[in-house]
Amino acid sequence: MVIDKHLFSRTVAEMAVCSLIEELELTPKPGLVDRKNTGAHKDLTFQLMTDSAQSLKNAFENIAFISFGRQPSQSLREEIAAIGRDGEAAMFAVTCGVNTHKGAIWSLGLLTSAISVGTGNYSVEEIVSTAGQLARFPDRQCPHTVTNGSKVITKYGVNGAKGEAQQGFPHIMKISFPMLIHSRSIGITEEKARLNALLSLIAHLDDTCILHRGGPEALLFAKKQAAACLATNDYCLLYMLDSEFISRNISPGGSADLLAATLFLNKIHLIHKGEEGLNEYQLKRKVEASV
Ligand SMILES: CC(C)(COP(=O)(O)OP(=O)(O)OC[C@H]1O[C@@H](n2cnc3c(N)ncnc32)[C@H](O[C@H]2O[C@H](COP(=O)(O)OP(=O)(O)OP(=O)(O)O)[C@@H](O)[C@H]2O)[C@@H]1O)[C@@H](O)C(=O)NCCC(=O)NCCS
Ligand SMILES: Nc1ncnc2[nH]cnc12
Repeated sequence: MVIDKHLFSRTVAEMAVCSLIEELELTPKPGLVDRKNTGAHKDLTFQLMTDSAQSLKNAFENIAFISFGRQPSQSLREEIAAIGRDGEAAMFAVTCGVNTHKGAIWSLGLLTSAISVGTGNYSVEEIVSTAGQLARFPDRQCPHTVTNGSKVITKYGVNGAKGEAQQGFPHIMKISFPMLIHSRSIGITEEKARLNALLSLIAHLDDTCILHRGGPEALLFAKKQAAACLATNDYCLLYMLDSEFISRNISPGGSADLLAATLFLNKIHLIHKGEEGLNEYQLKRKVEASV
């Protein structure tokens, strides 16, 4: 089977951007930008987040292209890191310096690379395992800047975005992805299934975005409230949770990124389930059908 490298890379990048837009459009999300409000963010809007997501298509396409048919290696890790940093620059240019999708570039960038390496295996387990392998190679060109994440990782000993990827995205594989599949199986709407997946992430993730804004108290509050909301199946509670998060300045940005990554992997999962030997036209058609 011959797969056109350009078409493949463009298709995978479109799926990544589409997943970011799906995360953004999901409403109501506690503390996050959605169709209804800008959550606990004074410097973000729905339009800005949309523009930010669109600005990342080139980075994802370049990552897929450069990874195509290769094996995970130190040099590939550093090549995709450089593209990831270009993606961050493109994002900051569009948002005038506001961090909208840095965590998403990291997670979706690694997953995009993992999908593209080797001969194109679309099993979700294999993809997260390869992404973890890539993330564990050192990035020797990484500038030693102090970030919100690095500060709280040092202070509270949590994993952060880097650890999550290096461990093969356990919060996706053990929490949000099974929750998405289970929620669909009980016949609730797709929107509610996605809200369940988001709540399950907020209930379990040590989100450095929450930690740096409000410390361990805010993180514990967010986890407990999300778990309680999930247990009731009362989606009206999400509006109250949104108000609570906004008044406490809580933004589960890391969970939002991992939800986008979950939706991205789900698209790959649907393709994988449907057909083992895809050619590029089948892949393209299936991607179009799944977005
Ligand atoms: C390894 C990097 C991810 C850098 O990580 P680090 O932790 O040092 O950096 P941060 O700048 O804090 O960014 C990490 C972002 O990851 C998201 N996140 C948080 N917790 C988790 C988690 N447990 N698992 C997964 N992901 C997580 C989160 O992103 C979202 O929040 C962002 C807003 O955050 P922040 O800037 O703190 O925003 P505000 O609170 O509004 O800030 P103030 O203005 O008020 O101060 C938002 O963007 C969401 O995306 C974290 O922010 C990685 O960046 C790196 O090394 N990149 C180099 C390139 C590379 O190697 N790429 C690989 C291939 S693409
Ligand atoms: N919807 C959203 N709102 C705020 N921060 C985010 N980071 C990623 N998605 C986000």
